[in-house]
Amino acid sequence: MRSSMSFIFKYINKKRWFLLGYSAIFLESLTPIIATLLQRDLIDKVFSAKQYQEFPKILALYAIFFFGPKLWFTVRKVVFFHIGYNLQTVLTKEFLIKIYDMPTAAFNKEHVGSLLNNIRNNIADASDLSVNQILSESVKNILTIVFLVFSIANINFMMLIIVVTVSIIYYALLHKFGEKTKQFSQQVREEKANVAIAVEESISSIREIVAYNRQDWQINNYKEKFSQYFKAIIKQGLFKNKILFISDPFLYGTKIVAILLGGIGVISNRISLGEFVVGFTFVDQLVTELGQLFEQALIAKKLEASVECIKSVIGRDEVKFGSADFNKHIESIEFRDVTFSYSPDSPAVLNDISIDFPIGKKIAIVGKSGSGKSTIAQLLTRAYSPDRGEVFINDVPINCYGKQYTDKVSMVFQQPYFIPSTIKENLTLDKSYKPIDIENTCKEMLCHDFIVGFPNQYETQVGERGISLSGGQKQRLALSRAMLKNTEVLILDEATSALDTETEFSVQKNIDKLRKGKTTIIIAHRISTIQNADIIYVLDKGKIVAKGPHEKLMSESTIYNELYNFQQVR
Ligand SMILES: Nc1ncnc2c1ncn2[C@@H]1O[C@H](COP(=O)(O)OP(=O)(O)OP(=O)(O)O)[C@@H](O)[C@H]1O
Repeated sequence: MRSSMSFIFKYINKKRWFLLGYSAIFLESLTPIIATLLQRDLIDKVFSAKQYQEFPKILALYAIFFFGPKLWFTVRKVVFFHIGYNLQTVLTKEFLIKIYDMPTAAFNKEHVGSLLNNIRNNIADASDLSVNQILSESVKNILTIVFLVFSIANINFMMLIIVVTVSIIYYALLHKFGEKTKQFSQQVREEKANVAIAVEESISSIREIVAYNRQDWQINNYKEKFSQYFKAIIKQGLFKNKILFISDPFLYGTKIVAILLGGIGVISNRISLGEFVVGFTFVDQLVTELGQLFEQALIAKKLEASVECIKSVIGRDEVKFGSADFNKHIESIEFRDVTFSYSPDSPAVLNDISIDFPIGKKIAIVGKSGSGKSTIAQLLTRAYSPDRGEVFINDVPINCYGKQYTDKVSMVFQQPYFIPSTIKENLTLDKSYKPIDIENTCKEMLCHDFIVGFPNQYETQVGERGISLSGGQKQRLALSRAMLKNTEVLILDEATSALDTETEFSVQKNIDKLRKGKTTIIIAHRISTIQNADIIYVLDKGKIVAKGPHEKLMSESTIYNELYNFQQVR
């Protein structure tokens, strides 16, 4: 628990507010005790000793101390709500930064549903544990218990002994059940994440599911996950009932013993009637506070499981890249003896390959499907790192560079993603460009005409709540985005595959014009797209089997000839 708390406390940046919150808790715990002590004076002084002149004063003080806790309670809630809200914002930001920085291999192992569940539920739980709920309530319980113990000791020593005994029993129960509560809670959390993953997957695959009429299969899959979740909740509930079944008798037993001892004290004239009433009220309050503290401790064990989930993402210390400055231009890009597989137990996708990408040229990579073309692009954008060998940029291993490297290289994917925003924002991604430059680039990439055909033109919303774009329109927009960024190196991975041959030819011609003198790496199936490249690498089963310009490959490479001739036939 201590490690979870210290982990979360690193992210609380409103520590001064805590002083205010805990001062409110101190007063909230103390004032009801004083109010109860006033009852003793009311009984012993006013009613038993008949000092009626004291009555208005005691009544007025009672009213003040009775309503005091409500005020301090409100102050505490407001203060901790602010700290908790701030903590959730900070944790969410840290979480997103960590996801962005997570090596792609690690990210691929996480389900989007599970990450969303982490953001939605676990961060709120962490805030409840450390700020809003558990910690502040527990501190209030503990302070009240301390005040009550002193007050009871002042009235009747025997009552104090019962109270201490009950506290020890509670502590032993907590020790016995705490770890198990955490385990049940972890199980519930895992099953809940599985339900979230099932929902996320069934929504993501909706097109295929409907097309193949497999709705029942998906619904049954969801039902199965939900039933596991439900079973875990029932198990957790039964365990909680078992704890209550054991702990409740202590509550009531203690009160009865307090009445017995107090009653004997009054009958034998060792304590006054007022002390008996107040002493019993204190024991009653104390047992309630102990019960609440016990409850908080069990909930804390549950929430600790959430903090561990967050920690498993935010607490990762995998560092993706180095921090070397990159102020120069890219002068060389080279794969030296690179071998790579996507996981330790799968075969190598790239097999001891060495490639030189001449700067300022158009370089193409061709090969059959699955030969490893996109994987080369993934290594160039640092999504993955080689198992053996190295990718060198200016003779320095690529991962040594900080994020400046990313500003020098951009990539267009076959299926680009657009944020739910306007076309303009998707093109600029919050960078500022002159409207005329945006328009000219879109004209070159042959998308200006269809953009101005929309009623809101460049302000048209795309993405989830906007218009749907065709595959070819999306690719042209993505190309415009990359052309606007105009990086030193541009990688196009099947970036024009959805365009018809005529449009693809025109777009490609304009790309060549705009990228003249700049390094452009093109991965393509259609040879016609890259026929004019300065150098073409032919990849087969993860190996470079030929390289050179089109004419040379036509006369020397059988695989290249096969690829070319097959496309001519089609
Ligand atoms: N993220 C991944 N995890 C595991 N294996 C992968 C991953 N991406 C690709 N592969 C595997 O690596 C091999 C090469 O894939 P890659 O995408 O590099 O080939 P490609 O030549 O670009 O194919 P295509 O022309 O069909 O796009 C394939 O066998 C593929 O199954």
